[in-house]
Amino acid sequence: MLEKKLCFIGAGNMTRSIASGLVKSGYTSSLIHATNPSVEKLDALKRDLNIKVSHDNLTAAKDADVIILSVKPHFMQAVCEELSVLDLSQKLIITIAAGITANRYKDYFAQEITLIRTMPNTPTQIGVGMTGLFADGDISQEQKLICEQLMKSGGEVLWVETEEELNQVIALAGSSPAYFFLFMESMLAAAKDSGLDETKARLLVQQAALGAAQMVIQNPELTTAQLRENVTSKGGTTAQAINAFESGNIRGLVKQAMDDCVARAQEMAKQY
Ligand SMILES: NC(=O)C1=CN([C@@H]2O[C@H](COP(=O)(O)OP(=O)(O)OC[C@H]3O[C@@H](n4cnc5c(N)ncnc54)[C@H](OP(=O)(O)O)[C@@H]3O)[C@@H](O)[C@H]2O)C=CC1
Ligand SMILES: O=C(O)[C@@H]1CCC=N1
Repeated sequence: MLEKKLCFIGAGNMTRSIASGLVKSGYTSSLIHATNPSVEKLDALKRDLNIKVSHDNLTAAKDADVIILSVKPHFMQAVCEELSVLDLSQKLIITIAAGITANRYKDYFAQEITLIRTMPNTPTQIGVGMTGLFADGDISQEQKLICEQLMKSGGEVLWVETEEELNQVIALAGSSPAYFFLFMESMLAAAKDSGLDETKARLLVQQAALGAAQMVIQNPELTTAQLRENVTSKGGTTAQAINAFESGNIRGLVKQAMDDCVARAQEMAKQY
């Protein structure tokens, strides 16, 4: 891997996920610097990953080849404006924020920048993440490769051509771990209501979810509908359960949730 000096601005959940993936895949930890206002997350990153940490965005960014903007969208403008006093012409800027468009970053920095928008997800932390990538404007193959390699240390990557497509990535992969967690949460709550031991229920649910995902991955020639049908015996137990989901309009609900997710990203693009 092309090892560059990295600086994460913001040391929350996603920085932890991406930096963990990098360190686990052998990235030199002394080349990674994370900044954050509060001290607890920095202490934890130092202890767990042995990366550099500080409160000083400007010094960390000045020293880095690649700046990864990893704050919540409502802090992004202030962070970019703070960094805009630096000469950023030789730096690659990667943002992981939802919603904020490439053009907004140009406004915030008020100088020419080399920007790649990405949309990772939390499973990046354990190497099974999914990250969408969007290169704004004229970006060299080397810069694309640097970004791709960084994100690949956390799992799969997919380049998209437009920012609208990146909003679809949010609905399908950035936010979707939460949908699956909600589904599992609901199953566990139902099991608890039925009196099943929580540890036993969790083992059953997590292994079934892992198995279902692996079945999809390892059988690319089968549609997800075929995989579902293979579980569903005529007149059997699964058919009863699926019937309950279909009667509750699960497909409409999922479509609504994904449309709302994309709509929120579009709204954020106007808001920030
Ligand atoms: N969570 C997810 O699943 C995903 C999130 N994203 C995107 O990632 C970004 C970060 O999300 P996430 O990691 O969940 O958020 P977190 O709140 O966990 O982390 C953001 C961190 O930024 C810090 N921060 C706030 N202001 C500054 C500043 N001025 N300078 C430096 N650091 C600052 C916060 O500090 P403090 O300790 O004071 O709170 C916090 O630790 C968001 O833009 C989100 O859209 C993208 C994909 C998936
Ligand atoms: O909820 C959010 O806005 C962020 C983006 C994708 C996952 N979490």
